[in-house]
Amino acid sequence: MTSASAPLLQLSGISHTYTGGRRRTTVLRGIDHTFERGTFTAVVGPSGSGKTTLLGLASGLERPTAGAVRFRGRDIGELGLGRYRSKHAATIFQQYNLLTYLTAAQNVTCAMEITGSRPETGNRRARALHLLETLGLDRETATRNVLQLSGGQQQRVAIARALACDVDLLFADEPTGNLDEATAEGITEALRRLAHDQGTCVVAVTHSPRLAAAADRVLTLRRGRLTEQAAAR
Ligand SMILES: Nc1ncnc2c1ncn2[C@@H]1O[C@H](COP(=O)(O)OP(=O)(O)OP(=O)(O)O)[C@@H](O)[C@H]1O
Repeated sequence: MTSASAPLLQLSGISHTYTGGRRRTTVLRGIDHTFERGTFTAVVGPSGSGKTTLLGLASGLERPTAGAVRFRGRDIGELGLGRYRSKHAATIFQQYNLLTYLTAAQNVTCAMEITGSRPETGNRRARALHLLETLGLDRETATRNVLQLSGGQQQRVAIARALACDVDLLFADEPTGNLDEATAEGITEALRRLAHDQGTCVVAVTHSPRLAAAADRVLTLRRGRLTEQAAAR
């Protein structure tokens, strides 16, 4: 059973080591952190410091070598990583991970079906088209196969897909990395609103100082340790 009074997401003593042949790379060392609903957190740090690894563990893609990831007090391994990912946590990957045989709008509605998300008004397709439009993709673009879209457009489809799912946690890996400045601003604002207006816990890994400046909390990952710095605002 999960508990409503427990923190939404808790990382307890997380360490992670990659093993390949004789090589062992310890990336994370004893990380403790609590993420609450309605907060927008940026995770920054040098390239190779383990930000994507941390996101992968928190989003249930992988299990940590040591420690536990708890969702509302319950170890996500116990809850079931598949169930956690499909019901509670959406992820925007660096590689987008779109379904390449579907259109942009179908990618969004398909994710809504999987998570059981229902729009307050209208149907799923209308909601998908609206979301894509707010991210700058018109109807013609939204009804094209995703392979016929640019990298930046595919990224926005991945973001719309995550925004459409009514989940507690949204993890994003470099959500503004491949976008022009104006679009990046729009995405940052959409993530901020998702946290503040809808109560979603948003965690974004980024190299962008602008995205970090918009976050409520900024965590720095360096040499396997996580530290919190005062938010820019
Ligand atoms: N599957 C893997 N097997 C072995 N080593 C890995 C694996 N994935 C990542 N690493 C190593 O773990 C370290 C952390 O990688 P990670 O991708 O988490 O860093 P990052 O901070 O997200 O980097 P960037 O900012 O460049 O995206 C790196 O040294 C990387 O080479």
